[in-house]
Amino acid sequence: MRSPVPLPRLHIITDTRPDADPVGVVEAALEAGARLVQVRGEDRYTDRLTFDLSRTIARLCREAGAVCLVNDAVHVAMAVGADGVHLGADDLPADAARAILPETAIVGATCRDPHEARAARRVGATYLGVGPVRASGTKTALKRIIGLDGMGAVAGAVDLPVIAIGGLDADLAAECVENGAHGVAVVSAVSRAADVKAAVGELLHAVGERAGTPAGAV
Ligand SMILES: Cc1ncc(COP(=O)(O)OP(=O)(O)O)c(N)n1
Ligand SMILES: Cc1nc(C(=O)O)sc1CCOP(=O)(O)O
Ligand SMILES: [Mg+2]
Repeated sequence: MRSPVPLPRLHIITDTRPDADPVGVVEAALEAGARLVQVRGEDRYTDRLTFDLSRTIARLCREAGAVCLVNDAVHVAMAVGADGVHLGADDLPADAARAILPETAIVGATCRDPHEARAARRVGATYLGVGPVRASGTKTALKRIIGLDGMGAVAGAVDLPVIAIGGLDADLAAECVENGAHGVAVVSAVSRAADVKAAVGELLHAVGERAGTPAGAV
């Protein structure tokens, strides 16, 4: 794993639904200037499938000078030399992950309210993934939509970068940043776009990041 980098504002999360092309989409997104990819496998993904996809995407990210995070699977992140992990309520706690990851690892934590955000900060989260801002067609089991207001309340409660998530497009991404988010994470807005590179360009513009120039040190 490499030394800490500024946290990019646009997080591209892989789409591993059966009809998706996660590697092709990530290649195009990196060419368009995206500087962070989170590898996330669907529930059906075994450790081996997650490892194979993560190894490929970690290599693409290294070649592009981009950050690679692995969702949930701390051991896979370590095995492929990713830059860090994203962890939620069903995953290892951030401090337990930190105990086994390299010192410089990025550890993102999902938070849905200010109380969870303060707890994540105490256990060493680098950034907070906060949502769902809107209903998501990618993750349909989410029960409570927190909206822009809920996301903004978390952003105002802690001095950690907030990455908004859930049902976002470029217009909503800009609103998230106006409401206190450091940046946004998306699946469908990129993977389901007719033109992936154009979609990445619009999202980078919406979050105030020029292609390839992440802003805001962690
Ligand atoms: C940036 C970001 N925010 C939130 C999540 C969701 O993580 P989690 O709650 O652990 O759910 P799964 O993604 O594991 O289904 C995320 N992945 N990224
Ligand atoms: C993986 C994930 N986590 C969420 C949360 O709110 O915790 S929403 C989500 C899916 C995001 O996909 P899309 O951009 O297609 O809505
Ligand atoms: Mg998780």
